[in-house]
Amino acid sequence: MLKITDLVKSYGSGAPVLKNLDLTIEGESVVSIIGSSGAGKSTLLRCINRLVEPTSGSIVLNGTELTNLRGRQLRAARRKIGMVFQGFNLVDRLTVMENVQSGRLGYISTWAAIMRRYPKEDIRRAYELMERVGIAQYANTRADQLSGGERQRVGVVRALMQDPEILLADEPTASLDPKTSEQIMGLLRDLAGELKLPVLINIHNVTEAKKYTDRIVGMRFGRIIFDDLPGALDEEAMERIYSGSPHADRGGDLREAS
Ligand SMILES: Nc1ncnc2c1ncn2[C@@H]1O[C@H](COP(=O)(O)OP(=O)(O)OP(=O)(O)O)[C@@H](O)[C@H]1O
Repeated sequence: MLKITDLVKSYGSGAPVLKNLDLTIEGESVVSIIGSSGAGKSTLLRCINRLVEPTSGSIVLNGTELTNLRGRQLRAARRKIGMVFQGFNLVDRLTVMENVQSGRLGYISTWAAIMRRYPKEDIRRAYELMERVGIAQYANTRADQLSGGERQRVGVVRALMQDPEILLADEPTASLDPKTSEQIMGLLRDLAGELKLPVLINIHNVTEAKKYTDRIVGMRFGRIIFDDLPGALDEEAMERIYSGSPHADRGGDLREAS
């Protein structure tokens, strides 16, 4: 379970961009975070894995308070938080297998990693996951030779190789064409169920959020102003979340999303 309580984040001496935020995610649910540009979606995700330092408040993942961890304990906690990125964040000149195994860094010795001496069990697990997402045939192909959708599948497998307790996805489909984007969202939803993993997705595309996630959290100006089932996201709720922002920001036509 992820339990965020009274979370505040200010960058430098600026006004808070997250304002006393509370959010609890239980079980294997797939939760999307929507909201206009600048609402604080990425900041929230980054506070959870401490890429951004929270100013105050509490973030507890399965009993571990994350906000005050340092050094080795922080690295250990980060291993339990899988991250999927908009730009995939792969190492282009490395093979798919090498990229995927980088999810095990921190579990194996640096020497083994440098020598690419991956434990047998890690190789077996990598193939199992790569088969599951349809990229096993590319195990020895350089990452830069893959399509966007295939690259994101590598990103997903790398995150899963960490044996995470939660998966965070920061606009995972924003660089993909619409069809591939739907495939990746479907994959994240299915994997959440199969692996009993909670998934938190920062996403601009409201249509996809409604179609592929169990719960939608709407942010505005650093606050959560909507938190409900996708079916409850009606025109009025959309207006509250997005009023005053450019139409393009809603990631799709309002009629499509309703
Ligand atoms: N490193 C930073 N330093 C200072 N201000 C920042 C930094 N990162 C984000 N901000 C500010 O924090 C606010 C929230 O940004 P954030 O990126 O979390 O929003 P977002 O909802 O993810 O937006 P988008 O959908 O455009 O990615 C914005 O006003 C942004 O300018």
